[in-house]
Amino acid sequence: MTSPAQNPSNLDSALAHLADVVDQRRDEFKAGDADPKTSYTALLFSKGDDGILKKIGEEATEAVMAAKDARNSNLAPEQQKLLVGEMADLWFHCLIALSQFGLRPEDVVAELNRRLGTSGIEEKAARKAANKE
Ligand SMILES: N=c1c2ncn([C@@H]3O[C@H](COP(=O)(O)OP(=O)(O)OP(=O)(O)O)[C@@H](O)[C@H]3O)c2ncn1[C@@H]1O[C@H](COP(=O)(O)O)[C@@H](O)[C@H]1O
Repeated sequence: MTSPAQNPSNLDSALAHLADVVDQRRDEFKAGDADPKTSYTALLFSKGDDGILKKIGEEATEAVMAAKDARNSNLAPEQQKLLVGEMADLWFHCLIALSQFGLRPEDVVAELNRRLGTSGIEEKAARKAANKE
């Protein structure tokens, strides 16, 4: 599997490029220029909010099942490969959902960057304290 230290800017640009493709398909679909019979992305946009969100649930479940299989196989390479495939499906469908709601992967990356260095435990405790006020 790939090293976690591999150039992160490649990840940014890959996600941004795919989001550009998805946004373009969304706009083409709205304009009647993308056919759900030939474009899977257009097919998803034709299903609207509920269809897109349902698909994320399905893909998340498939990723969980692939992860369990990978663990049960002691991280056998072929199971790892299947897990990567399911995670890719999940990420792709998340990009569709972001596009549907007028958002970009850059928004999610910015939020993750904002959180960098903030312990999740501390953040949760601060949130609970703020909610009590
Ligand atoms: N990255 C993806 C991508 N990842 C996954 N998928 C599709 O996501 C689907 C995954 O769904 P499932 O696992 O549920 O399988 P399924 O059998 O298709 O679905 P169901 O029958 O269960 O509904 C598959 O049909 C995949 O082909 C993707 N479809 C498209 N893209 C990208 O989007 C671009 C535009 O695609 P089109 O709009 O189809 O031209 C492509 O060039 C790719 O770059």
